[in-house]
This record gives sequence, C-alpha cells and structure tokens, in this order.
Amino acid sequence: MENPVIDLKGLTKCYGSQKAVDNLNLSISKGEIFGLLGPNGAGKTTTILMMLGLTEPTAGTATVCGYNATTNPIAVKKKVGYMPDSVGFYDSMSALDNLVYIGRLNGIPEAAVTDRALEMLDVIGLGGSAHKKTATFSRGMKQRLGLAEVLLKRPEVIILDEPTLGIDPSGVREFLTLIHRLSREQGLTVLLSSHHLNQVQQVCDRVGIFAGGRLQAEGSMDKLSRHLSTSEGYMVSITVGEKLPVPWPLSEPLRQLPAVQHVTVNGQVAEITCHADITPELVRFFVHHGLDVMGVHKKQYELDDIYQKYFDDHATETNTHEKSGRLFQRTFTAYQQAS
Ligand SMILES: Nc1ncnc2c1ncn2[C@@H]1O[C@H](COP(=O)(O)OP(=O)(O)OP(=O)(O)O)[C@@H](O)[C@H]1O
Repeated sequence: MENPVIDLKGLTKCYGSQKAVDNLNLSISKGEIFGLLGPNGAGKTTTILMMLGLTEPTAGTATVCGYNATTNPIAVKKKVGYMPDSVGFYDSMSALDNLVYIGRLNGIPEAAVTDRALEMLDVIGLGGSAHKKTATFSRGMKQRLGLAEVLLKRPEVIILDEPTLGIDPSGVREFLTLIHRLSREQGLTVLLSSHHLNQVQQVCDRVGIFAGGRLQAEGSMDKLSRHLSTSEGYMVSITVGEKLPVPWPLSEPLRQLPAVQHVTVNGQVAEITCHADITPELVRFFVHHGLDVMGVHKKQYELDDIYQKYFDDHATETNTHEKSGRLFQRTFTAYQQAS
C-alpha cells in the first residue's frame, strides 16, 4: 500500500509475560473505513493506545499520518480525533458551549471557535439543538455530539471505540451513514472498533479480526467470505418440485461428481457441500435426472460466520476486559487534559 495513513509494523505490547498485541502488521490508506473487530481482551484497545502514543510498544512501530506515535505523540494527536465508547459532556451546559469549551482546549483561536462549533453541529445534524443542555440529550445525540467534538480540530483520522453502544437501531443507522458520508466527502480515514458485526459489515471497507493479540484475518468482507468458502467448502442448496425420498437414490451418483463432499436431503431441498464452486454442474445434474429445479441458493459466508471461525478459541475472561477498559478511560482522560 502506498503512503498508508496508519502503518503498524511488528507492533507488540507485553504486560509481563502476556502478549496483549503480538507482532501486528497493518496498513490503512487514506479515506478507508477500517473495522477493528474482536472479543473482549483481544488487544484492540492496546493497539489504539499505541497508535495514539498513549502507551509504548514493547517492539515494533506505529506510524500515523507519517509520525511515529511513540516518539512524536503530540504531532499524532493534532491529526487524530479519538472518540471513546462513552462520551462525557457538562450536562448543565448547552451543546454549543460544550463544543466551544473543547475547541478552546484544542487551541482553536477565539475568533473562530464558535463558528467552527456551529459548523460541526450542522455537520452532525444537531444544528437545531445547539442551545439545548446536553442533560436533555439521548444517548444517540450524545454520540453524535461526541463525533462533532472529534471533528472540531479537523482531523485526518478518526478513531471510534464502540461508537454505537447503547443506541437504538435507527440511531445506529443514522450514525453509520454519517460516518460513511464524512469519510467519502472529506477523505477522512476511520478506524472503528466494534463488537457489532452487522454494523461493521454495513459500513467498513475492510475489517481486521483480532483474537488473542493477533490479527487473525484482514480484508474486505468479500475477500474474507471467499476465503472462508475455500477453506470451509461451498454449500449449495437446491430446491426441487417434489419431496425427495430418504435414502435418496441419487445421493451416491451426486457424490461421484468431482468436488462434491457431502449430500444431505431434507424435504424438497438437497444440500451439497463441495470444495469448489460447481453450481452449474449441480443444476445440470438435477435437470438431467428429470427434477424440476425450483431454487438454487449458494451460502455466502457472513461476518458472523467469519467471526465465529476465528474467535471461538480465543475469547477471554470479562474481568480482564473491564480492567483494561478502566485503564484506557483513565489514560484517555489524561490525554484530553494534557491538550
Ligand atoms: N495495564 C494492563 N496490565 C496488564 N494487562 C493488561 C493491561 N491492559 C490490558 N491488558 C491485557 O491485555 C489484553 C488485551 O487487552 P485490550 O484491552 O487491549 O483488549 P480489547 O480487545 O480492547 O478488549 P475490549 O473489547 O474488552 O476493550 C487483555 O488480556 C488485558 O487483560
């Protein structure tokens, strides 16, 4: 990849004898929406901390917008907006006042800060609520306000940690549409950490699947789905016009076709697993034997299947997750205060 915006090379973080992140190599290009997926304790937060220069890698480098995050964290901070999973605002202040306050902390000149805050409120669709106290905001509105806060300093990269946690389905859709639009219109690079597979699937150009500190798989959904089909087999269901008897006399001749591994029948449906995609041959076989083919369905592996495959052996205890989450929150608060 040429000139990646995020470039992680051999990134490793050990806590004592435990490798929280183990030799991570990953490049993300400008304008990409990348989904970081993984169960609790997989190493996502630790990776983000290293990318923000908030914790030092044990080995390897994290380069963000051309800067080494460990040796030049301030330069990285200027380019990167980070939104933690739970965003906090001063409840007794309006949305606008909250943003202006954060804008000042970020060093936006006094003459520009109110206009910039109003502009961001419009971008995220809260222009009409600028003067309302944030105490009255729903969780979805607060998340959008969190995004406005992140966008205030016009970052090149935004890192969102579980951004849709606790939002209702329509709020989630709105939020993800907004992220997608911003990325496409402004060339924003987005790194989105999430457990919500379906949401990630909708919005990300690429996903990385993390488990046990290692990147188990990475690529577009299509690529991962194809990869799983190759390793797990292609599953084709063919529905015919009549109920198939059990045992089905054609099972054995069907099994003789090259690439066919298993055949099962259930009512009018025959399910055939193959190690190559031979759907046309299968349909010809059915027609040749005088069966009316009513439907053909090829299984597409979804993110759920992919997630399942890579995560099953790696899920870790919830208490370790809570501990690291608290550490992240504390470290991030320090990061904000240092600005
Ligand atoms: N400060 C720390 N000291 C010791 N171990 C830690 C520390 N921070 C994280 N870990 C461990 O490193 C591993 C990776 O944790 P990390 O928080 O990066 O995972 P995660 O993928 O972000 O999980 P979650 O989705 O729960 O936030 C876990 O086993 C965790 O217990």
